[in-house]
This record gives sequence, structure tokens and C-alpha cells, in this order.
Amino acid sequence: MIEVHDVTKHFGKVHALAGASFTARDGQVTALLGPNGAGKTTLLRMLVGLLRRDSGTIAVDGVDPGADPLTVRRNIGFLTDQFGLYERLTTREYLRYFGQLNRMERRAIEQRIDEVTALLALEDILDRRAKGFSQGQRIKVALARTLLHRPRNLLLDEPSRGLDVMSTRALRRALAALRADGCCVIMATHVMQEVTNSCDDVIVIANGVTVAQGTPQSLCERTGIASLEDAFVKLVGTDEGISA
Ligand SMILES: Nc1ncnc2c1ncn2[C@@H]1O[C@H](COP(=O)(O)OP(=O)(O)OP(=O)(O)O)[C@@H](O)[C@H]1O
Repeated sequence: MIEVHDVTKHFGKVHALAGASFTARDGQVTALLGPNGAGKTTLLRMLVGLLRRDSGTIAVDGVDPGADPLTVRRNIGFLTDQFGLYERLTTREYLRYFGQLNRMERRAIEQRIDEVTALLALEDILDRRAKGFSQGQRIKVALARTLLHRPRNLLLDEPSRGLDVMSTRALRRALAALRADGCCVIMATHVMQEVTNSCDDVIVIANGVTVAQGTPQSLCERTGIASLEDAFVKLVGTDEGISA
């Protein structure tokens, strides 16, 4: 479970977060929705201890990532906008390397590589070097690395960008499997269809403040609007930065 209470962060004069609060529960996929610049990435980076907050509290399974980032990182997978692939390594070599970094046993690494390969349909790129990979291939490999060590908490920053229809389906299958395994997943996205298809709960953030949290249906009921996209626009007061 991830709990955030009244978190603030500024970069110079920019107030990236001005009071963000929410709870993301285990066994749920929680969407983090907000316009461009709302503070989503800043928040995710704080949850893994990559950024220090100015004030407020954060607990990832009860541990403060600001105070003990290493403990938090052992149980968290973070898919960022920087994929961090190594051009000269094949997908298999890259996944093995990250498995070793996460201190997985050799046999467990091989077994898990087989599992994530099947889950994300990586067969055709498993033994190819990353140099020349398309955007969609890159994100799938990065996602495989994120899932490899079976972290209990997953932070996914726009995981569906650049994915084709088959890969989008693979992502949905992966999210469903994580939910079934009882993981806590937070997914920042601009794609409303992904929220409707895959998310149990939605956090809406605007100008660094969380303005609403609830199921897609409850947000629609609260705003009196049938479509989640229109409800989101009403909650944030702008139609900037969303895609259908
Ligand atoms: N290192 C930084 N230095 C200065 N400003 C920053 C820095 N990181 C983020 N910001 C600013 O903080 C605000 C929040 O940025 P953030 O990247 O968290 O938004 P976001 O919700 O992830 O946006 P997007 O949907 O466009 O990815 C923005 O105004 C951004 O310009």
C-alpha cells in the first residue's frame, strides 16, 4: 500500500506539488490522471526516493522512501520516461543483468525471463540487441525489466505510449496479472481508454494538488457526467493533455 499525505515540492519558483494526498491499495491498479505539468512524474519519483519532498509524509508499505530509499526500492518497480536500455545488450542479456542486480538466483532469472517474455510477447526481440528498437519495443523491454524481480509495488509512468494494439493488450494482461497477485500498481497515463479498461481507482491531480480520488464510476457520479473524459475535464477545469 502506498500512502501520500499533503506532499509539497517546489523547483525554484515552480510549485510542482502543492498538497498531494492519496492512498493506493494492494490488489488494485490506480490511475494517476492529470494534465501536462500537473506533478505526476514528480510524485512518482518521490515514491522511490529519487526526489526529496519539501513537506508532507509518504509511506510505501509503511516505509518512508525519503528516509530509507533502498528498502523501498527492493519492493518497487519503476517504469520511467527514461527507459535506460543498453544498446549493445540483447533483451535477454539486459534482463539477466537486472535480475542479477536485484540479487535473483540464476535459475529464477531464466524462469522469470520466460514468464515476462510470454506475458509481454517479447519472443521476436528476446535475442536482438536494443540498438534500433522501436519506441514500442523499447517500452516493452523496460516494462519487462520493471516486472522481472516481482516487486510488490509498481509505478508505471505512461506505459502505453507508443504501443500497438497487440502490445496494448499485452500491457492489459500484465496489469490484470499484477492485480491478481495482490500488487499495488500506480499508472500515470493520459489515455482514458486505458483507465476505463484497466484501472480500479483514479487519482486526479491538477496544479500539484490531488483534486479527487475514486472509482471511474464514482468520479462520473460525483460530477454528474457519464463519460470519464468529460468528468476529468470538469475536475481539473481544463481539457489540456488528454487523449481518448
Ligand atoms: N527538475 C525540475 N526542475 C524544474 N522544474 C521541474 C523539474 N521537474 C519538474 N518540474 C516542473 O514541475 C511541474 C510538474 O512536472 P511533472 O513532470 O511532475 O508533470 P507531469 O504531470 O508528469 O507532466 P506530463 O504529463 O507532461 O508528463 C512542471 O511545471 C515541471 O516543469
